[in-house]
Amino acid sequence: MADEHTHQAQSTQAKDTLISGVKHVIAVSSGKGGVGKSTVASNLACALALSGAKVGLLDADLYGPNIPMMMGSTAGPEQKDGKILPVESYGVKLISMAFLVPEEAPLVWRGPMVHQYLQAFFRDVLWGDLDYLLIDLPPGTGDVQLSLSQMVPLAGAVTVTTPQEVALYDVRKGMAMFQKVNVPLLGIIENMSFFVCGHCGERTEIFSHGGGERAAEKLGVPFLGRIPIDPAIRDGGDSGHPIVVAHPESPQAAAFRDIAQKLMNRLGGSEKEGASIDSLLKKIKEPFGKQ
Ligand SMILES: Nc1ncnc2c1ncn2[C@@H]1O[C@H](COP(=O)(O)OP(=O)(O)OP(=O)(O)O)[C@@H](O)[C@H]1O
Repeated sequence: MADEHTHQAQSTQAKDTLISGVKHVIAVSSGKGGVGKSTVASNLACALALSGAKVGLLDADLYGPNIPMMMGSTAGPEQKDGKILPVESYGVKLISMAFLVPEEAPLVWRGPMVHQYLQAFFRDVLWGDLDYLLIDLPPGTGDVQLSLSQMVPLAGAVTVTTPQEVALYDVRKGMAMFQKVNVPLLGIIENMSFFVCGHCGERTEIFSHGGGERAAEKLGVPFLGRIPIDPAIRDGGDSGHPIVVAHPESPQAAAFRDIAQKLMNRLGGSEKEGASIDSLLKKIKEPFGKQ
């Protein structure tokens, strides 16, 4: 028993020191692939950065790392004193497996390798002081999720889902896994909730209606908000200009900002609430103008 306590204390201490300058580590998860987890992670990271927070985004989707493309940063990171300097894009510090392996290389990792790479992402990257470090996970429940929960103290996990039943089934499994490893559930984000026709304005619920909110109610976790399915969001991901920075005045960008604000409120962040669109536009032009 004493051994167990000693082991627990040691592992908690190791967890705390691995990224000591980071206030809140947030896992962005999904039960299913393709529901828009990386899109949400990159837009939330930008929204948090725009609110004045110091933000990092770790692309831990080792099997399909898309964050550099979505954040418009394909040039790899530089090194300093044997450590890796994260790449900066739209005020967000980024690291991804995509920076470290050739583009065409197959990404096949065994469990122990996953653990080692993840550890290197924390131990060997100069993250510096951050208010939030968002971690874009691979879909589902696997080695990365498990390793991560053992490696760093997570402020919690958000789960991205589409509203239909088949996606929600996997949400429940994913959330149960986080509960099992004592990671707080910060809430559910419903993506691709509805489509508004750009010509006639008609709203179509392509993937059904309200499933994310119902799942949140059932699981007793906060429902953080819904994001429409919209070509501008897809385009932002493909072109490396997340909609939050490309079209900050759009309702889609406002939806992401609203979710970011809810997360900050939940975690006790001190960033300024409800910055005006004008000040956001100015910010985007100034520090990120060179992107
Ligand atoms: N709200 C949205 N409206 C339009 N397109 C979207 C939206 N969200 C995501 N997409 C698009 O859907 C595709 C999948 O998104 P994304 O890569 O973010 O999903 P994912 O859940 O991270 O996938 P995976 O983890 O399986 O790689 C991308 O082409 C992205 O641009």
